[in-house]
Amino acid sequence: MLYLVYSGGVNGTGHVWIYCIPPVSLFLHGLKRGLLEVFIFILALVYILFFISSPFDQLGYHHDLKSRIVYSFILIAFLSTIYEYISSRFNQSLQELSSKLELAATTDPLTNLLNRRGLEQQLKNKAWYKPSIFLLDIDHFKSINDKYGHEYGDEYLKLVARSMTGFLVGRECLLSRWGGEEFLLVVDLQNDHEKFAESVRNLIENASLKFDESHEISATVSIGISELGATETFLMAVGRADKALYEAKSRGRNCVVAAK
Ligand SMILES: Nc1nc2c(ncn2[C@@H]2O[C@H](COP(=O)(O)OP(=O)(O)OP(=O)(O)O)[C@@H](O)[C@H]2O)c(=O)[nH]1
Repeated sequence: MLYLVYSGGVNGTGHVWIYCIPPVSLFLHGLKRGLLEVFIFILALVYILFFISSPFDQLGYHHDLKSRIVYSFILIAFLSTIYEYISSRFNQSLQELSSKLELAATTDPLTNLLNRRGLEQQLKNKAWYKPSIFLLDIDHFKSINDKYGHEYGDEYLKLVARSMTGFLVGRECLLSRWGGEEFLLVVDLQNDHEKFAESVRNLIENASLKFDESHEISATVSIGISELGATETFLMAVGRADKALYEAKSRGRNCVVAAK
């Protein structure tokens, strides 16, 4: 490009091509590097046009043309910079919005745990051999809502989520809020499933939500366990855990049942 300006190109038209430099450079290399390149080009342009004698000088143009070339190039560079700045800001806010939407679509807003979709999505990235599935359901949760109000019911759900998250720190697992008062825990655990589930059951039994100094809410959970079989899908194994959970409820609740 600089050579075209220096030589004048075909009948002195070489300089008309330089105007594509600012938009292309900013588009390809972004604001920082693009602007640096454009700035260096302007310096080189000024040097060639005003400080050395070149074939361009022999073409007989009015000497104002040189300054007009530089001014118009700076104007195009300025407009291209504004355009690139606006579009990069727009792309950035689009990316932020897209990650917020992704988070909202995969997280339960009450407990901040993964929701069903989030759990299924994250499970795809895990290379667990035979994960164990624990489906937990708070016993008689309706009576908590009825007795203390929905707001305290929500607080109790948050307490369960917090207690379990704390208990699971350092473990290879995924915890999600599967539905209303149901939590689904997937753990890369090869044995001692029932012992592990008993610890979780104990944890919830001993956790309580204290409020108004003299009131506290506590509850128990029933847990159904299954282990992902070699030939079954994740949802099939959840279905077996759900049947085991149903069995736990019918055995009187506050207990653990492993699927056959
Ligand atoms: N506060 C609150 N309650 C919820 C939420 N989601 C579901 N529930 C309530 O959870 C209760 C579930 O009641 P049920 O399905 O009858 O079960 P349960 O009372 O826990 O009894 P069992 O499961 O049989 O031990 C219903 O009253 C729902 O309104 C929530 O996000 N917040």
